[in-house]
Amino acid sequence: MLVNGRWTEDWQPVQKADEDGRFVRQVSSFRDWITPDGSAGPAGGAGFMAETGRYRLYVALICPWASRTLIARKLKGIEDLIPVTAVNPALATQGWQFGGYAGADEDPLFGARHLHEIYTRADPAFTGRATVPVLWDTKRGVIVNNESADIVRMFDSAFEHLVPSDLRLYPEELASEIDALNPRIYDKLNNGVYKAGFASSQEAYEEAVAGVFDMLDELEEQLTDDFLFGDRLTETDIRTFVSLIRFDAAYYGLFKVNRRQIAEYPRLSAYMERFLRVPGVAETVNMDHIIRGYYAIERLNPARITPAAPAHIEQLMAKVA
Ligand SMILES: N[C@@H](CCC(=O)N[C@@H](CS)C(=O)NCC(=O)O)C(=O)O
Repeated sequence: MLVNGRWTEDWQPVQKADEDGRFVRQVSSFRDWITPDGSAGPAGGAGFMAETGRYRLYVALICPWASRTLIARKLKGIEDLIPVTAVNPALATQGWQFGGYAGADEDPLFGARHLHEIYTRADPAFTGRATVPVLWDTKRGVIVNNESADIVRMFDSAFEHLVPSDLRLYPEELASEIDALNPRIYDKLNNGVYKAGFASSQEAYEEAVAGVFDMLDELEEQLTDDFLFGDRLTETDIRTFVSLIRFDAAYYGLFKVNRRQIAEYPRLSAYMERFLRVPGVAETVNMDHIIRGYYAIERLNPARITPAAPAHIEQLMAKVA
């Protein structure tokens, strides 16, 4: 991580743990918002007007949080407005690295070797982890926001006047239901799998695994329509999908969330495939980056052997390609 703008040598790809061995995820630090007219958004300052080509999105294709933003960008049809740069799948000794791997990019803006250089460009004294996603403003030379939940909402609302869309990922009528379900899915599933994988005590692991499967069981029950809230796709579907698509290929083995695979849940499997078939979504999923990236976490996989992809996942990806 960065401490006062300098990379520290004892950096570990695993984040913090509390005193009972529970994994603790860092809170995002850049929280400005792009808005249609540049006025201030729900947090941060003003001055980030929606403009074509002004902003760049840095992502890792392995990362579920970054994938949320990639999917929102596709579904809202704003790819031409916001170019993307993808880092290499594996976290290296200095964190996320650019270039040299199929499906990953060089940094086109500064020729940076590592993502942490982008952070110190924005704030030369930055202290914290250099995480993806990063939404960069080429005009002011700063990071607008590095919190995927905010970026998804911005993509949903800030560019409507430039690229009109019928799709609302966070429609007003469903806002209270979305706001009630999102944090539960985050805690038990999205972050729950990480809590299981990075637990450093048996108790923390068991607590996390129970949460993961409670949530999967609950979602399996709830999924009687095409999407979680009926026939309308929302941001909650994006948040759920990014965890489901990584589950059988990475989380099940590496994070030891191995009571069941998604393939054993009929409705969740059908839902995952349905979502994957929404135009644009399959292009955001790179199974090679997902498997390589997760299994490169040395603390969890010391020999760094990359496992084979589960056959059913390979078949699914081939079907939707
Ligand atoms: N709250 C952030 C979380 C982002 C996050 O934790 N990203 C991970 C990859 S999945 C990361 O970049 N980790 C690098 C590190 O911790 O050094 C979001 O949702 O945008």
